[in-house]
Amino acid sequence: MLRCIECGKEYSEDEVRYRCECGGLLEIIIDLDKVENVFDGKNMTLWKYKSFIPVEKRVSLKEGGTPLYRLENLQKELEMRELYVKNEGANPTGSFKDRGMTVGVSKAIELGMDKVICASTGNTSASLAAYSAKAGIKSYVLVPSGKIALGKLAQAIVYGAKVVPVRGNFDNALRVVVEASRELGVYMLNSINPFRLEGQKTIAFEIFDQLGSVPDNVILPVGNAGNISAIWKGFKELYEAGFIDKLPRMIGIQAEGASPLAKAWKKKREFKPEEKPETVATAIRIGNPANWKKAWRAVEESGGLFESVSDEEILKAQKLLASKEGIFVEPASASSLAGLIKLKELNLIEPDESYVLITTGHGLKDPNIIIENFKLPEPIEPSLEAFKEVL
Ligand SMILES: Cc1ncc(COP(=O)(O)O)c(C=O)c1O
Ligand SMILES: N[C@@H](CCOP(=O)(O)O)C(=O)O
Repeated sequence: MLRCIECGKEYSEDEVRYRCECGGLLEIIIDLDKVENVFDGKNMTLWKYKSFIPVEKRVSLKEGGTPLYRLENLQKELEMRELYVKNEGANPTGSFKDRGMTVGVSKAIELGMDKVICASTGNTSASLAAYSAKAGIKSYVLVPSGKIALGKLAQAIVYGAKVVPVRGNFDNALRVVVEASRELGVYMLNSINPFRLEGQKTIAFEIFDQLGSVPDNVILPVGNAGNISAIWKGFKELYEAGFIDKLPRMIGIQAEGASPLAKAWKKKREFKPEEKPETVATAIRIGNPANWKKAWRAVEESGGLFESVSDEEILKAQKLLASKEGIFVEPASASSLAGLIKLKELNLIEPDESYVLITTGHGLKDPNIIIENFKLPEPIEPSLEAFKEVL
């Protein structure tokens, strides 16, 4: 059953519907009497948690089961007790979106849809293109012209999506997509579609399954604000089903130039969309997060917070995670570590508590930013002497 988070009106899951008649966001209500306790730390894949997932069909590329790393080196450097990274870059197309798309595209097939659409800063389009290729249906992706990382664009193209660049930013593209899905009968798979979040909530299940306990804090980047809402839903379902007896604090990090949630939170004022979002972390270059109400509720209910970090802090954290821990993530993903470091400087981190950082996308999707900031030395002659000279 679908339920509006604002007015509580309920809808059937067999209906193609993204929002309530009142305009509110919808969420899926899972029958927690029917879920299975499969949390044994073994055979980790997304579909292990099938009793929590509201689709029968399965379009899968073997998503989920991503590694949870203990950050031994950074933990010591930051004088913390327990620090982890859940690396979502290890999914089939290199981001957490695959969790949402395996469920979302499966739902499209169940509903008999043969065309799907999304607006994207890159990862959603790569993932939608891959899963619709697997399902044998057509995908349309609208991307902000000139503002999508090269690797992500290449993915959407090679998987066979119809790629349409749009003048303007992600928020402009999403408006067109919402209209197109309504007028042209194409199934929309941005995270306003509640089935997407049903896949993404499994990040919470895996963290619990892998740790054997619930961390005190989860820190992650926030763009369109679907993922933080999904992970919170996952933890709450575990809690309400009686599998866990505490909940983590949810800490959402935005890039300074695209931080409407962090600004509203810190200034204790109404949420106001930003007209001209700008950041090096193109994945989260979003000024009007569609799921902001769900995300706000997640942070408020969990006793967490929103913070923002500068582009400089993001790139520094990206380098740090790669050079100290061997984990290469894209800039948006590095904002979780950048956020942790900033919160530590602000004395808002409890060193004795446990922290899980979610890194959302693989670094190879956006190599330009690294290459542009590094000058390769001149080539040497192919001899040992020449090599010794540059040592
Ligand atoms: C790599 C990456 N990190 C973080 C985000 C933010 O996730 P969300 O839009 O669910 O807040 C996105 C997409 O928005 C992304 O592609
Ligand atoms: N970063 C996202 C932005 C769209 O988010 P979605 O979760 O609503 O699809 C992207 O990769 O496009």
